[in-house]
Amino acid sequence: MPGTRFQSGDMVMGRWPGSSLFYEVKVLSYDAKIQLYTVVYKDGTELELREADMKNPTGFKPSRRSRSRSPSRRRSRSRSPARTTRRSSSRTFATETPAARKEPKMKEVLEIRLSPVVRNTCHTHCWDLEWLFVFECFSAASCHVLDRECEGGMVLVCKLLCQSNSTRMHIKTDRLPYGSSHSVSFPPVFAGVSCMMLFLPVAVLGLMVVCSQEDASLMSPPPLPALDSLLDPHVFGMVVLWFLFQALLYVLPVGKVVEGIPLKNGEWLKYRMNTLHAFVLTVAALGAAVHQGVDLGYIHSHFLQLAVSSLLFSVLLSVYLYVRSRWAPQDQLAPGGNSGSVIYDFFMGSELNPRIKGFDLKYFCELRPGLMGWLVINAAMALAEMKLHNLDYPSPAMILVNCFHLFYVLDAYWHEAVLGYMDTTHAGFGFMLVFGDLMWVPFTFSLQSYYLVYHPSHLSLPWIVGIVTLNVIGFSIFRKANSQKNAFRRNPSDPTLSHLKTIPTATGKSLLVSGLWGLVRHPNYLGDLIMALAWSLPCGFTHILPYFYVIYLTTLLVHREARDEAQCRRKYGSAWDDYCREVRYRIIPRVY
Ligand SMILES: NC(=O)c1ccc[n+]([C@@H]2O[C@H](COP(=O)([O-])OP(=O)(O)OC[C@H]3O[C@@H](n4cnc5c(N)ncnc54)[C@H](OP(=O)(O)O)[C@@H]3O)[C@@H](O)[C@H]2O)c1
Ligand SMILES: CC(C)CCC[C@@H](C)[C@H]1CC[C@H]2C3=C(CC[C@]12C)[C@@]1(C)CC[C@H](O)C(C)(C)[C@@H]1CC3
Repeated sequence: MPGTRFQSGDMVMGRWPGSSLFYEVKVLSYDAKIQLYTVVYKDGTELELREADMKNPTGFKPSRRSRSRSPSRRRSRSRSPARTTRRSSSRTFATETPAARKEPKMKEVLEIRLSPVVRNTCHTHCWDLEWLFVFECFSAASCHVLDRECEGGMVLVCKLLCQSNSTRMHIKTDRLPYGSSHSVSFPPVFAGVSCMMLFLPVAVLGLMVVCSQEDASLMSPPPLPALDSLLDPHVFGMVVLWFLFQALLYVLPVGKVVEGIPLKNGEWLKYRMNTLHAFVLTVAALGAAVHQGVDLGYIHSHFLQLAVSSLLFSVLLSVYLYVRSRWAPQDQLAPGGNSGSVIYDFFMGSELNPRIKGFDLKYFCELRPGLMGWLVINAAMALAEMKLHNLDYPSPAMILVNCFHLFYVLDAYWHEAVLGYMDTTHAGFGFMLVFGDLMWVPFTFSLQSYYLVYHPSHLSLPWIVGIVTLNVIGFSIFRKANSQKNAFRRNPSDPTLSHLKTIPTATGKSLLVSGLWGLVRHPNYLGDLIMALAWSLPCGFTHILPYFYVIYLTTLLVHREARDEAQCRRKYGSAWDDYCREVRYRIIPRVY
């Protein structure tokens, strides 16, 4: 490359688009016509950079800086990028200008996530490939898709223009930053999704049937009753009534209105926080109904029919969600929300936060009909147990299970925390979540109380004390971890968190790296799992069925952890690797 300052093969420092961070890059070529260098970063990202955005490594002095802003954090061991630079020359280099040190203001960093390609033919549609990639550009307006190259149905390269500094980027799908997986072909997705849609409801019904057998063994499941005996219009009416009653409580003008997550168009969604009010009113309404002679035993005697009606309701609601999502504006779709496959979109959901006027269907379903239904079912099972075994009070095991579940749900209501969770911020609202919220949660989470109706469990006092202690430990970890993270995300300079060490990342957000978040990378999952175990133990050790919840949660959280890990690695790059080096275990200290 005669006449140019840098030659191909040179290792130099290149600015990461939209930010003030410089990373080590290798010069590949120079295009004299557009006066841009093509460079490759260590994670495989190829960009075109102007000479002004490149520096010679020899004269390059990374600034020293503390890794946190609060004075107390400054005292903590420094793991600043400057130190990273000095420590190893083979690692990614990064340094920041003083302006960039103010974390909340570092909004300019561009982040690109690419997620499953869910089509098998794209060569005919190369121009609407936005749908095949999921682009999430924080400071989004600064990035603009210029072109894509695709072959054999796969997008190979995506060309982007970073508007804030006119940098052009070529992101290759086989060189995605930090190795995300991105090529899911259409047929396996179709088959997988279809199987899950059939298997999951049958599994719920199967578990319920086994639970009511004397020998509640999964090895000898009795046949499912005929479907027509399970579909009862009267029961379906009750399910619809329950949903409408909860919807009515949701729209009551009580409770404060808070801002949730920002939409891609910059608009902030508002949510009314009145789940606790709704809970109190539900208890009052049920109390009044029982007083008027309504028999809660109906829930126990029509348990399977209720589950089938909830399934039917979930299917209808999902169809509605799918149909309306076809007309939803693009900026209201979830990442990957419109894959082009009907079945996939129906299952995963296209719209991120479907709303009817201000009524947020996802937020409503996540917290109300299902979770509240779970508690009502538990109470009905306690009554059924008393009736069946002629007891004046529910058994200690039943009381423990009821109290643990009640406490868990009330905690969710007290904190109304789902707004910041992955499902709210990233997942589309389709059959999976609708079914999860309306059938899976109430009918599988209550299996322990259903089991206890037919399988009494005698607990000694020390055993009760042990189980309660375990639940308290689990809850404390779960609550403290979630609260710390949420408080930190709301206000990184929160004085109550100033004793915690943090790692800065290129996105301007930091990661907590001490306290519970220094014990394992997902302490909130750890707490949840300990609680799950405490909920199963009152049922004894005769059958595996009451442990279904622990098994489900372990599977779900391990999978979620892996998904989150991949996302965080893509988002935070080398800072995430630093975090993983510092905090080696994912969920269980010294085990996993
Ligand atoms: N009972 C159930 O069926 C069930 C099912 C699923 C989940 N849950 C519970 O729901 C709660 C929320 O779970 P979730 O899956 O949404 O995951 P989460 O742990 O609340 O959120 C993960 C996110 O936290 C941030 N983060 C990760 N490490 C961090 C660190 N060191 N410092 C600061 N921020 C960090 C990252 O996002 P940003 O950096 O972008 O903020 C990451 O994407 C958990 O307690 C879980 O146990 C219960
Ligand atoms: C179909 C199934 C295999 C998967 C279904 C998944 C959903 C049922 C769960 C995914 C996220 C979960 C969740 C809660 C309930 C169950 C899910 C919706 C939650 C609302 C329970 C109360 C907690 O306090 C919580 C708010 C932390 C929690 C959030 C995540």
